[in-house]
Amino acid sequence: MVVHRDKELMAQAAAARLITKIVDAQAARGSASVVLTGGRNGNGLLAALAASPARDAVDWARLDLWWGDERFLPAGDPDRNEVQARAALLDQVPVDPARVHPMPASDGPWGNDAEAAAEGYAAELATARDVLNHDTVPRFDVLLLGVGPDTHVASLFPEHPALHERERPVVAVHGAPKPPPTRISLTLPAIRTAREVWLLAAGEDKAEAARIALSGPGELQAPAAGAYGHSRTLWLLDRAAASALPPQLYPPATA
Ligand SMILES: O=C(O)[C@H](O)[C@@H](O)[C@H](O)[C@H](O)COP(=O)(O)O
Repeated sequence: MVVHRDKELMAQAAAARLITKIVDAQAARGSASVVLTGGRNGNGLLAALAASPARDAVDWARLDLWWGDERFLPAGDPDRNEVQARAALLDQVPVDPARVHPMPASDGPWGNDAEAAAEGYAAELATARDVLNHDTVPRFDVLLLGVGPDTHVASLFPEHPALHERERPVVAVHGAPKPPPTRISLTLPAIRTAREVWLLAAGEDKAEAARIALSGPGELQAPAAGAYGHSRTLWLLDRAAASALPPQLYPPATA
């Protein structure tokens, strides 16, 4: 867990951290893969990355970009996470379009069939997976997740059926409490394939969610508690979001 002074600094520090992670992955393996998230914190990180002086240390042409979830809306709809990510960052850097993998739109190849669109994205992920590891999705270097005030991550909401999915990496979500109601989301097993999962929570409105998720609840009640990487899980907060954490978690004990 790392707690920053405020929302703006958290976004800037997380952007610097992500640049370093991508640069290291590209130096080690020739490419990197990152899963983007929607929402204010997720897009705030992307905007801070676009503004970073170190931005072009990233080899943008050797970066694979995926999404953790998407609002199932027509292509170009301003509420789509993809549209917001392109405005915040992707339209300003020379990514390889073939390596940017938005989740399907509701007027895309599968029309408004969210289940078929979810299967289509799962098939796209499968083409990039590491077959030697018997995974269903690539071993993402970093999977970003904004945390909702109810502790949801991606489009996995508390007590929602999608949380029980243990096989499929991508599912359609109906009746989401956060509009729009129909979404597409990675499932917890897919999220856990990532090397690192970074959870972003800034603002007073996330203090209760952070307290609940970090106090050892079940993942059905608090999906953020079920979002962990197989090498590292990092909570990135600001002081406002950390303000309700139990003393044994924050502030750090002075040495
Ligand atoms: O499609 C979405 O809405 C997001 O993917 C969602 O999971 C978001 O990350 C959280 O709701 C936090 O959003 P805020 O950062 O705006 O609070």
